[in-house]
Amino acid sequence: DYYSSISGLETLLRVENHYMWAIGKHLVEVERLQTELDRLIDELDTEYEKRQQSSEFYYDYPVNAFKAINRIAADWQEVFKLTRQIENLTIYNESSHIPEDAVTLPTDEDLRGAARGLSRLQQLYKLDITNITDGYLRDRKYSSEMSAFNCYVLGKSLYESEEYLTASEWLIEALEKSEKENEKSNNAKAFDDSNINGGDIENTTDGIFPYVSIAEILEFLAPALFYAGKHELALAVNSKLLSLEPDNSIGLSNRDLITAETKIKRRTSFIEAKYDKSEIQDLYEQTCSGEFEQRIAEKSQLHCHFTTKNVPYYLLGPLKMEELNTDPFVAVYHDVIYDKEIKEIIARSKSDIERSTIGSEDNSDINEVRISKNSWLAYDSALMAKISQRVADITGLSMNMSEDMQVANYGIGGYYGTHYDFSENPEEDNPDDGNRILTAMFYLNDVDLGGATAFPHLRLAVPPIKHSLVVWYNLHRSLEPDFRTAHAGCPVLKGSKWIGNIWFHAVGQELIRPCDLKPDHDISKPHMAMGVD
Ligand SMILES: O=C(O)CCC(=O)C(=O)O
Ligand SMILES: [Fe+2]
Repeated sequence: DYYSSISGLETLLRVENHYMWAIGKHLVEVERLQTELDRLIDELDTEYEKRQQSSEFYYDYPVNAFKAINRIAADWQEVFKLTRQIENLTIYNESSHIPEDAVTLPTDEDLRGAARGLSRLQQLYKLDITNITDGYLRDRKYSSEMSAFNCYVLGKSLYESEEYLTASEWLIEALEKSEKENEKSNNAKAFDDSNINGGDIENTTDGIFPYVSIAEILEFLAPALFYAGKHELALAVNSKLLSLEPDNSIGLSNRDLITAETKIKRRTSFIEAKYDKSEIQDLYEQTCSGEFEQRIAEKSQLHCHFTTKNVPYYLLGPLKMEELNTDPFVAVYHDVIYDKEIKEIIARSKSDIERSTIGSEDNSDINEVRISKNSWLAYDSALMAKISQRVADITGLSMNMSEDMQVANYGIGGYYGTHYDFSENPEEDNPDDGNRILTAMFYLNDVDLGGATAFPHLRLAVPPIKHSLVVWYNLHRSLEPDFRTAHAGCPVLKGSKWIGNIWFHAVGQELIRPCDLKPDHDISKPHMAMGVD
């Protein structure tokens, strides 16, 4: 799929490049045939005129008699041959086949995914829809304006994804754009026409291409509003549709649906339940959007320091450690992976990157909670062995029981909803190596906007800074899960996000991180109740 990461999007540019080339070739051929046809018809026309104006003795001349026969038998056949050629012109069709077999084209599901991604960003970062459609992101213009048709497709995709409230907003935006576009094209026409024939405006309804009519937008807007629980508005919008097109079959059946009391009641209770956001989702959104900041009491305890971790190697250039939370322990180490290493890691991952699943390596599922792509790198190369040693040095833990590095890439709107890295069922999931005790996660690039790692319970959003490694303990010293470590990847708003995850497991770390004298896990129990997504 195309919507979960940007790593496939460059391919689309190549596909479009190819289409452009093919249609260019096609047009050249169309023009050549057209010119030939014009010339032929011109000649025939001249002859025809001549004959019409000549006397009744025209056919007495043998050459004329021959010409007359020849025109029907040969000349006109040439014309028909050309018109058949134009009709059967297949250059574009043939060459629109994509050159590389490996490329699969984006599907409707991709389009729906991209639409959901854009709408998620708009909601979470509280962006203004009109701003987005004008091509602005946080006061800077990045894109050209979206057309009414773009907004309509987006609204329709969200409708199909049953996101009715946001679908309505985009469809309303489509209406506004459509009105503006009609105005613009009418003005342009009036101007053209007045130049040519004195300003007679005809056929004012076709806007810019690809075109969507007001009625087509209303056909979706009415039911979207209805399912979003806005019945009065839905009814008004549907009436508007029927006033434009009294026989519109969708409008007529929607009217029945909207006015049927019983159905309304059944639907609304269902909708209200659906729009009820969980507490953890609220916390997550507010941590990602920066509305929540870490508590002062916690912040004031934090330190930044240079450390050698008792590893002689780091005496040459000590580690820059920034503590982010003391209990549970979260810290980020800056400048611990080099550009050259990052390049190689990303290049290797690109070859077998796949849509991310949830769960461990061999027991996993594709799920909407996680929109990204990933692949796994073993520590069997010189580079990965070096990385493995470095992470062991930094964390002080043994890599014996750690998983391969999981490299993940999020595209625009890509995110990972609130989750725990530990298993809630360790006896079943990790019988031999124990639960995931610690996460070490490299940020492999700078994300232009968004993409922080959020810890909703800690009100902490860790910014993704290239070359850094964020580290946290998922388990208490007692090895019981620490529910305060629920965390999430916030949606990427601009750019893309690459991370490299290493999970350490608990078995074999007992001497390195011993238990406290008293079990320490009661403190996180209250957070368990809130759960995750
Ligand atoms: O993308 C992020 O910042 C978090 C990723 C994460 O938590 C995970 O992959 O387990
Ligand atoms: Fe995680």
